[in-house]
Amino acid sequence: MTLRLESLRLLYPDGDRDLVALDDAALTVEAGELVAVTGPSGSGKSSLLAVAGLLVTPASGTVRIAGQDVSARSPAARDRVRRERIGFVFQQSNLLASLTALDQLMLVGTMVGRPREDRAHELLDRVGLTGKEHRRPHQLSGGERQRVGVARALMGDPAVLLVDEPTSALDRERGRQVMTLLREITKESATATVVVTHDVEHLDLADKTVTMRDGRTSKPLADHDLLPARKAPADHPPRP
Ligand SMILES: Nc1ncnc2c1ncn2[C@@H]1O[C@H](COP(=O)(O)OP(=O)(O)OP(=O)(O)O)[C@@H](O)[C@H]1O
Repeated sequence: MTLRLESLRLLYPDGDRDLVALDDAALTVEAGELVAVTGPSGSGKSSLLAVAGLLVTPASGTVRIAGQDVSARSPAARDRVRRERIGFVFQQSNLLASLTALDQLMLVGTMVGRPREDRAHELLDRVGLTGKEHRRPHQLSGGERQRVGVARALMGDPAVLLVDEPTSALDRERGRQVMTLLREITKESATATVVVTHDVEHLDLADKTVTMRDGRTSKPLADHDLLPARKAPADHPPRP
C-alpha cells in the first residue's frame, strides 16, 4: 500500500505565536520502497514521522494509506489504523527491560489481536536472533536490540513501517546491518518504509532520499542522483 503525505502543515504553540514544524511537507512512499528522510536538527524529521504515524494531527494536509485519508478520522479510528497498518521502530529500540525478546513480540501480537508464537519465532529468526529468543534486552547487544525492535514492528504485518534514527546508537558496521535488514524487509514484506536518519553513510540503501529544511521536504532524490560514482556502469548504459 502506498503512503502519501500531502501539504502537511504542523504548528506548535511557542509563546504568543506558533512555531511552524512542517510547512507544506509532502512525501510519497510506494509499497516495497524505502525512503530516507534526512536534514539538520530541528528541520522537522521527527514531526513528519509523528504525523505519518497518526500520533500528531496536522493543522492542515492529509495522510493517505492506500489512497484513503486516514488523518481525518476520529481518534478511535486513527488508533485502529495505527494498530493494524503501521509499525514503528524507535531510536533506542524502546524494549521493555523485563521481557524476553520473544515476549516483546508476543505483547505486540496480543495488542494487534494476533498473538502467534510461530510468527514471533519466524520473525526473530528472520532478523538473525534464533537461539536468543529468551534473552532480556540487557543480555543483547545494541544491534541485536534494534533487530528485536524491527521484528516487533512486523508482528502486526504493517503496510507502513516508520523508523526513527535506527543507527544512531550503533557503530558503523552494526548500523549498516540494521539498514540492510530494513531494506530487505521492505522488499520482502512490501512495506512502505520511511527511515529518518542523520547517517548519510547509508543513504545508498534507500530507494529515494528526501532532505528536510525548515519544515519543508525536498524533491526526492534517487540513490543514483546522490551517489553517481557508486552505481555499477551496467545500471546506466551510455546513451547512444
Ligand atoms: N512538542 C513540541 N513542542 C514545541 N515545539 C516542538 C515540539 N517538538 C518539536 N518542536 C519543534 O519543531 C521543530 C521540528 O522539530 P523535529 O523534532 O521535528 O525536528 P528533527 O528534524 O526531528 O530534529 P532532530 O534531528 O534534532 O531530532 C523544531 O524547531 C522543534 O524545536
